[in-house]
Amino acid sequence: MTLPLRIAPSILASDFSKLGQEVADVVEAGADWVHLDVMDGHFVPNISFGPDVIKSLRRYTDAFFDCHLMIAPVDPYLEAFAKAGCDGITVHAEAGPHLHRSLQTIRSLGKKVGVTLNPATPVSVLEDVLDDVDLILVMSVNPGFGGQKLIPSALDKISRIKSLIGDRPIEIEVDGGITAETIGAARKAGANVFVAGSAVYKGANKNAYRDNISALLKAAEA
Ligand SMILES: O=C(CO)[C@@H](O)[C@H](O)COP(=O)(O)O
Ligand SMILES: [Fe+2]
Repeated sequence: MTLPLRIAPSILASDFSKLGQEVADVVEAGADWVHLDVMDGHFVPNISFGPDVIKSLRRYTDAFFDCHLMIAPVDPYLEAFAKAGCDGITVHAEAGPHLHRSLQTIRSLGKKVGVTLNPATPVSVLEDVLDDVDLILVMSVNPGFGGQKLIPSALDKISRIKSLIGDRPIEIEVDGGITAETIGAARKAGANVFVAGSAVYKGANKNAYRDNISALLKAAEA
């Protein structure tokens, strides 16, 4: 099944001193989704922001909030992120601690359900949860930081996931090192949602963001 191509800028690369404006600007510049990287300093070696910040960002846009939770254990916090205004909630396969329970909880909260695979997480973890997810997030870098280089083995992993899901309407999202140079290969492999932090937020103003998103779209469609 062919799902729409979506650009999901990660606000991790934005200017945190004016986060609300940065979210509004990137949506005005053509972002389809807003990617929110939540880090706990435990599951990943960095700390970003939590549900209160997401709640305050909700005032700046109605765009889809794609919440990538890099926290463990994640289950105790799912409801807080749902209430904060996340539209999609994505948990790492290892973070639950029980993946199936986490996915069922997100479903029961009425949100789009996502599972994330780290570079070393095998595709086989998806086999028994395929009918419980709306989105599979493939990390193409080790999670924790923006501005890293895409790990090439992620492309083959995306192709294998694409075959595995068959005609299920599951979004395949790729996250890490997506630039105008790498987006085409990720699209060919089968991804339809592209997270891009540093490639979108370079230039630090709305016009630059618009140009950066256009360049990504052009490269993805080439
Ligand atoms: O989840 C993560 C990092 O853990 C990402 O969403 C990055 O923030 C993407 O940043 P770039 O690689 O596009 O700069
Ligand atoms: Fe992310």
